[in-house]
Amino acid sequence: TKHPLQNTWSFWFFKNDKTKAWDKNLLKITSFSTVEDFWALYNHIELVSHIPQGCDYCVFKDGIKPMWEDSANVNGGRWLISLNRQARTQELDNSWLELLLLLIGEGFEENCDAICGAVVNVRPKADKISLWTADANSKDQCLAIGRIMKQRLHLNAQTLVCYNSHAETSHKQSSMTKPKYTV
Ligand SMILES: CN(C)c1nc(=O)c2c([nH]1)N([C@@H]1O[C@H](COP(=O)(O)OP(=O)(O)O)[C@@H](O)[C@H]1O)CN2C
Repeated sequence: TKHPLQNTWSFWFFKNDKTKAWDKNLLKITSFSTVEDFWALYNHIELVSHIPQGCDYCVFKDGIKPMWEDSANVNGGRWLISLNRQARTQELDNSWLELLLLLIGEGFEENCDAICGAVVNVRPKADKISLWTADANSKDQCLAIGRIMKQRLHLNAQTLVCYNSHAETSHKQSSMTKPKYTV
């Protein structure tokens, strides 16, 4: 028998088609709830470092859409890691996989219920990996989650990991919104 995961997760793909509304480009591909089905999916799809710029992969708890507006996300935010150009070859794929294993392996200990999902954006200027959590105002919970994420992704100490609420990100006046928390 297959090894069940604590939660069922859904894999979404964002295809950058400028002729369509943003949410029309976000496609739910499949769901999985066992370790074996996770690996079957992971080994079946392209590595993040090989997908076109402008595209995203998202892995969210089943029932949560990878959108700010979803009721599970609306009061939350994200821990964001921006990876520079040369990191795409070495770090991007490894960091994304590490985060996925942390996610489906419920590695956030007593804060697993606050985890919504993870997103990786492949972009010309800098690739981004983010972990979405449910409550931007639970400072201790956010910091505990961020610390585990930074530690488990073996990021070099100078990599700054910042948290912004989706309310801030979605209404950003300037591109450099001041982070709510950093680890
Ligand atoms: C329901 N709805 C419209 C809506 N709901 C959303 O949840 C949502 C959006 N729109 N997003 C739109 O994509 C642009 C790029 O963000 P990016 O994160 O790809 O980052 P880049 O600027 O492409 O690096 C965002 O500026 C935003 O327009 C992003 N986003 C998460």
